[in-house]
Amino acid sequence: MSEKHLEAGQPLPALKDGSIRLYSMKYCPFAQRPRLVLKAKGIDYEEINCNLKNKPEFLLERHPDGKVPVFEHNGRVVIESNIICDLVDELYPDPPLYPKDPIEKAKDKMVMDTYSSKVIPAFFQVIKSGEQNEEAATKLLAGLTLFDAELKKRGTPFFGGQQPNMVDFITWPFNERLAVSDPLMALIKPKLPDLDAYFQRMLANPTVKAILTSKEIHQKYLKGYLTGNVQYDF
Ligand SMILES: N[C@@H](CCC(=O)N[C@@H](CS)C(=O)NCC(=O)O)C(=O)O
Repeated sequence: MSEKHLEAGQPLPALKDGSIRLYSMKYCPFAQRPRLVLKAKGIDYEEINCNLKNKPEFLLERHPDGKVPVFEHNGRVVIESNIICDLVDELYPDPPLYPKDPIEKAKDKMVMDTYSSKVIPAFFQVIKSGEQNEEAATKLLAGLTLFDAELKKRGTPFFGGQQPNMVDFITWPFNERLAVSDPLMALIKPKLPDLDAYFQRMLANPTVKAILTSKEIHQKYLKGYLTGNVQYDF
């Protein structure tokens, strides 16, 4: 595990095993997805945190754009957080994170797809422009309303039933950043109280808790991100 974010000129450290590695960045929501899925399955792996403002050569050798997450399995490399999560679910089927029934699985993928197209772009717009941007906030609420309605249709605490599944984990990194933002929750909570209750259930889940970033650290990172002075190691 490399706690510190490695940068250009720094070699890949000697790793104990190297059979499963995740090239990551502690505050990247996309990298948080496979971190959650690996944790939910109890898989040991080596995490290599990378400085994305001064990328280490070993990251650029593995991803054409030098992005994280990158998953390495016995020397073979896979990129894109959704693809990595599906692969981990196939490599390590226990506990399964999708329903067995192919139609139910497709329905889960539809929820994730809608979240990606309706919530994530609005989320970044709100984060970048500030919650005062009413148009972006309205778009975000519209996307979250669809997500909330899908969960209500299930009638269970999580998309996975009594426990979170792939839908809950794939969407959580963005939901977490909303859940720890007082101004955004002031906007969301009155309109979508059930969604707030769902966020609280997720926050109490052991897998989520194990990888949770505190509100203070999220805020510190965000400040750096917005001012172009990103800090990785607090
Ligand atoms: N579609 C990619 C997005 C990954 C991504 O954008 N990661 C960001 C960090 S949160 C990154 O690596 N940025 C570095 C860059 O764009 O140069 C995925 O889902 O894995």
